[in-house]
Amino acid sequence: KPSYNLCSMIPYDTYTITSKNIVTPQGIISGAVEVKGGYILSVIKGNYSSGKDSSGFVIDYGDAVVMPGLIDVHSHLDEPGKSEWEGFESGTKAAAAGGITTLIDMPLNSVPSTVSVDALRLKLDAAEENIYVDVGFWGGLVPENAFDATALKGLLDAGVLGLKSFMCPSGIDDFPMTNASHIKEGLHVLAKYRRPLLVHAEVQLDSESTESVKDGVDDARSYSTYLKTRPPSMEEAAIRELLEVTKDTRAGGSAQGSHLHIVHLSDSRVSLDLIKTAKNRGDSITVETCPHYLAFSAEEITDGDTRFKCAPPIRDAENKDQLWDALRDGHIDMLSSDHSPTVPALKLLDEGDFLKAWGGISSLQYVLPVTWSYGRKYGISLNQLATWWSDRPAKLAGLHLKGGIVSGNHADIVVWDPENEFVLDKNHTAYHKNPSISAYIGKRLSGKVLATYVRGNLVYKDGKHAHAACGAPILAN
Ligand SMILES: NC(=O)NC(NC(N)=O)C(=O)[O-]
Ligand SMILES: [Zn+2]
Ligand SMILES: [Zn+2]
Repeated sequence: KPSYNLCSMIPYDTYTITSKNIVTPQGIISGAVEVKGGYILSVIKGNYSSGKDSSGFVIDYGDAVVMPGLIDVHSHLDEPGKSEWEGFESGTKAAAAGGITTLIDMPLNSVPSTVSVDALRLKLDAAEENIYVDVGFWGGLVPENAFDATALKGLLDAGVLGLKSFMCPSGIDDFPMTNASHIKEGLHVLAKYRRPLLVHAEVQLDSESTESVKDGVDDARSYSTYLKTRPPSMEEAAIRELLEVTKDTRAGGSAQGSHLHIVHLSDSRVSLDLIKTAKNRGDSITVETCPHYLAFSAEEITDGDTRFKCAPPIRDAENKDQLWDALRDGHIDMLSSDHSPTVPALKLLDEGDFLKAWGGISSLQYVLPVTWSYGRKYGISLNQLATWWSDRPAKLAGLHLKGGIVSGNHADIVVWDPENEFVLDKNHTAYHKNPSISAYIGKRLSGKVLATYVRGNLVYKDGKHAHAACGAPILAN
């Protein structure tokens, strides 16, 4: 029974998707996914014969890949307050066009930062009727609330999916950095909620131990100058400090039930070894890396091209290869975009000053084709993509009904063609704001998103979005 629905580009509530390449936790199958009322009713292997189903509406995608929608646990949507940088509408349109069906918004770069219940309410107001995919929120752990269990509980009771903190200056005034004792306090509160703490793990070291960059001596337009300011030892030292605290997350530990997640790991050497050690001894710890660390290497970043500035920095080509190895071997658990845009003026593209430019890579719409295009030469599989981009992120964020094409789950699905190639040029429509600052502009990618379903609604198809933004805010309870 067709019904007109502004939320979806198909007028059906009950329908069936068929494909020869459906990515399920049991492997890739040829078959069908039956959808009803926003949920996956069943996943059927083999030839699908319609008729037994009352709607009879079948969408056959042929050889195209049908995969769980991506869950991006790390993006900065910057609203309210910085809507010229990004926003809920533009960001979630980009997400839908890129096959991302759930985003978790970072607590900083919007004004105010999401460090209080009032600030979360402002986020929810800004998101209302403006989101094309589902959006959850991380709250901020900052010195002001870290020792105030009542404040933290308020934020967690209001529904943030977990907390996020920085161990170095974040560049945002109302988001100061935390030290290990703040983090320890945070974990103890989070334990009762069984929600994670996400940490930007870099610490500033005294100039003795880092190669100092002297004003005027080093060329600020050279990427190698920027690299010297954020050596791997900054990640290493932060992770060493964190491992003193993650002891408490072990079974029987005083913060059992809490979990620590290291965001955007760049150093694939000692930092990664430390994380492996912590995992082996039973700490509750996971780590993500981002497509830009897997796609690019420091050697190829040209002078003045500040589109590539991010923290921690993109390191050498060998480091990149080792990140891929770690990902494939399961030592890196998942991927996230760390979409952290700004306005072109703050990227200082004319001056090309790596020391003064805003740090952050703009990438949201491209992460699926980027991971696939750059990962192919490392032999990655569709099932690995689904693990890194859907299954593990869902578990981190506590999204029990998301992350896999499994009956009973939300019908969050991306349909894409891995062989379809395109160039990110002027003819390619980007939906996020300020696409000119993206490090991926000009790149040739393969893997075109054909259709995106969020809780059964077809929200994106062939370059068009549904009329209404019917994504849901996700609040923990
Ligand atoms: N204020 C930021 O958004 N910072 C971000 N910037 C990066 N990654 O360069 C981040 O996630 O650390
Ligand atoms: Zn960060
Ligand atoms: Zn970030």
